Amino acid sequence: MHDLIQLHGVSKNYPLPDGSQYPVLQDVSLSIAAGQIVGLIGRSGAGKSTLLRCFNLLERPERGSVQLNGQELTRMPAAQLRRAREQIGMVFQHYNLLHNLTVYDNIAFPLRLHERLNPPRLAARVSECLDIVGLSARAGSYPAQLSGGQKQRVAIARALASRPEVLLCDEPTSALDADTTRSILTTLRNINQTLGVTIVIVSHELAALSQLCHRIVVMDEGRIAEQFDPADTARVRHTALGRELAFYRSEAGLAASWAGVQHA
Ligand SMILES: Nc1ncnc2c1ncn2[C@@H]1O[C@H](COP(=O)(O)OP(=O)(O)OP(=O)(O)O)[C@@H](O)[C@H]1O
Repeated sequence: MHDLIQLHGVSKNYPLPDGSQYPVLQDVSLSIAAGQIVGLIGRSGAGKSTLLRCFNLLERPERGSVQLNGQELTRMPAAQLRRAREQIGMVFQHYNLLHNLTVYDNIAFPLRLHERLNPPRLAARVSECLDIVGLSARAGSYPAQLSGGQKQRVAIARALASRPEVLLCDEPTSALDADTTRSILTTLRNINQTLGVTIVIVSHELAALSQLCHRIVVMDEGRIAEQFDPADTARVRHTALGRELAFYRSEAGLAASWAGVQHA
């Protein structure tokens, strides 16, 4: 498995109203292997979303390097960066769908923008994505006619439309109830297993992450506090969150309740 994403020495500050700088990311280095599901967890404000958004340069670090397949994104000219970003799909907490467009047209939107597919190929691609998320019957619906979980499925289908290598998910289930969360995470796991898409997910759902992820990265105050394989329950964790995640993984009753998202 090769490293798909590599961050080296990434630092970023946000300016504060008093003119000082808030160090949101401090010298973060992280490698994500192709085909993995990696969870980013940490307290509110730890810098998880900012780090995730550095992966596709939605946020530009002030220092450090961001590589996708060995290509340095921070030095790419705009047109080349746009093409590289097609390899990176993104899913947000609040879905970010276009409300005046049908499900079909929401998924077709990035394809019409970035890829010159003829109408039959476009239709085939949209239908393939709808199939993956189990929403083939709702192509003609508008977002307002869908539940939260269905809207997030449309957002996942849209993120898959350009057949990306990696899916960045920023708290994709935090607006959803427990059952819907489970089914969305099962869908993400299936996407990883059947399509080989690498997934990086920011979430506060500790039990779910401990079942879903091949690797957990714990962030604290803009730094990586620790990272580990959640299946490796024997290792002593250094952070409270790490210990809590290990507990979920080892707790038989809870593990059984998450059987739908357990690794085979
Ligand atoms: N555009 C911005 N300008 C200034 N400060 C920001 C900006 N975006 C985020 N911050 C601050 O940076 C810190 C880290 O934010 P970030 O959203 O990355 O954290 P997080 O770990 O994802 O938190 P949460 O779990 O609450 O979403 C927070 O203190 C936040 O207020």
